[in-house]
Amino acid sequence: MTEIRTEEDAAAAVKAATLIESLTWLKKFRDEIIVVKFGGNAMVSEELTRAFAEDMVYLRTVGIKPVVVHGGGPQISKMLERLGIESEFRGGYRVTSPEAMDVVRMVLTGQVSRDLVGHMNEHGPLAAGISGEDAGLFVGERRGVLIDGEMVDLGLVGDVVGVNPDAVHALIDAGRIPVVSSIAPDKDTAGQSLNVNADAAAAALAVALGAAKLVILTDVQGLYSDWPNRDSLVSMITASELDTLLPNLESGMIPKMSACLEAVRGGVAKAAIIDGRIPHSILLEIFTQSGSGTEVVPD
Ligand SMILES: Nc1ncnc2c1ncn2[C@@H]1O[C@H](COP(=O)(O)OP(=O)(O)O)[C@@H](O)[C@H]1O
Ligand SMILES: CC(=O)N[C@@H](CCC(=O)OP(=O)(O)O)C(=O)O
Repeated sequence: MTEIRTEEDAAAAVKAATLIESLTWLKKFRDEIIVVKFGGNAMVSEELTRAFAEDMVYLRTVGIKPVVVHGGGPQISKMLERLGIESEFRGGYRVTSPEAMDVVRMVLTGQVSRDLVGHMNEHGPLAAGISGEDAGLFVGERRGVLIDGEMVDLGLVGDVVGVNPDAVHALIDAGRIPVVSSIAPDKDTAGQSLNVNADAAAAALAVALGAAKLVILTDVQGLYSDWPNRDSLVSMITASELDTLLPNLESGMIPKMSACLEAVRGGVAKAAIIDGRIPHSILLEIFTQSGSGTEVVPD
C-alpha cells in the first residue's frame, strides 16, 4: 500500500475515493432516464440555479438522460402580488382563478423555464423547454382537495391523467435535456389550461418515461416524520409506510410525498427528496452510496 505522506496526498486520496465510488452509479444509471424536479424554493439564488444547470449538463455528459420538471411557486406568487391578483394555498395547492392561470403560464413557461434552459445552454446547445400543453404531452383533469373531510374547489387546478411522452423521448433521442413546465390542457374543456403541481407532474412523467429514478429538490433536508422536529428526518421509507404517514403531513409536503408514492407505485425504483439549498446535492444523491435526504422505495 502507498504511504500517505502529505496533506495534499490525503486530500487527493479522498478525491480519488469519491471518483471511484461513482463508478457503481455511473454503470447503474448509464442510458437511464432520471426525472429531476427543481422546486421554486430551491431556485432562490443565481448561484444555486447555475449549479443545478451544471449538474444536469454533468449527468447528460456522463451518459445519463436527465429530464427536468420545474416548479416556480414563489415566482408565481411574486408576480401575482405585483399584479395585485389574490392567491391562496389550500392543502398545498394554489387556488387558481382564470386571471391567475394566465400568470401561472406566463411565469412558468416565459420566465422560469427560460432561465433554466438559458443556464444549461451556456454549456452548449443542450436544453429545450417544453410545456405539458405541447405536442399532447399531458392530459389534465380538474381536481379539488379534501380538507378535514370536506372537498374544497381549487379552480383551474388539475391532475395529470394522461401522458404522451413521445415529444420528450424525441428530445432525449436528439441528445437534449428536456425542461418541462407543469401545465396541462383540460380534457373536459377545449382551450382551457390547468395549473398542475410540479411534483405531481414530475411523478406522472417519470412513470410514463419508465425513469430509473425521480429526484425532487426542495428547501428542506428531506421528509420529517414529526415536522418541525429536526430530529425526525427520515432517510428511507417504504411506499406503504409513506401511505400511512400521508394523512398527517402538512402543506407543501403533501403533493411532494404523494408524488413520490405515485412514482414508486408506478414502477419507478426510487424517489428521493433532497435539499436543493446545497449546491450540487443531486450529484451526491446519484453518485454516492449514502445519498442525501429521504428515499422512498417500493415495499
Ligand atoms: N413533514 C415535513 N417535512 C418536511 N417539510 C415539511 C413537512 N411539512 C411541511 N413542510 C414544509 O414543506 C416545505 C416544502 O414544500 P414547498 O414549499 O411546496 O417546496 P417546493 O417549492 O420545493 O415544492 C418545506 O419548506 C416545509 O416548510
Ligand atoms: C396547483 C399548484 O399549486 N401549482 C403550483 C405550480 C408550481 C409549483 O408546483 O411550484 P413549486 O414546485 O415551486 O411548489 C403553483 O401554482 O404554485
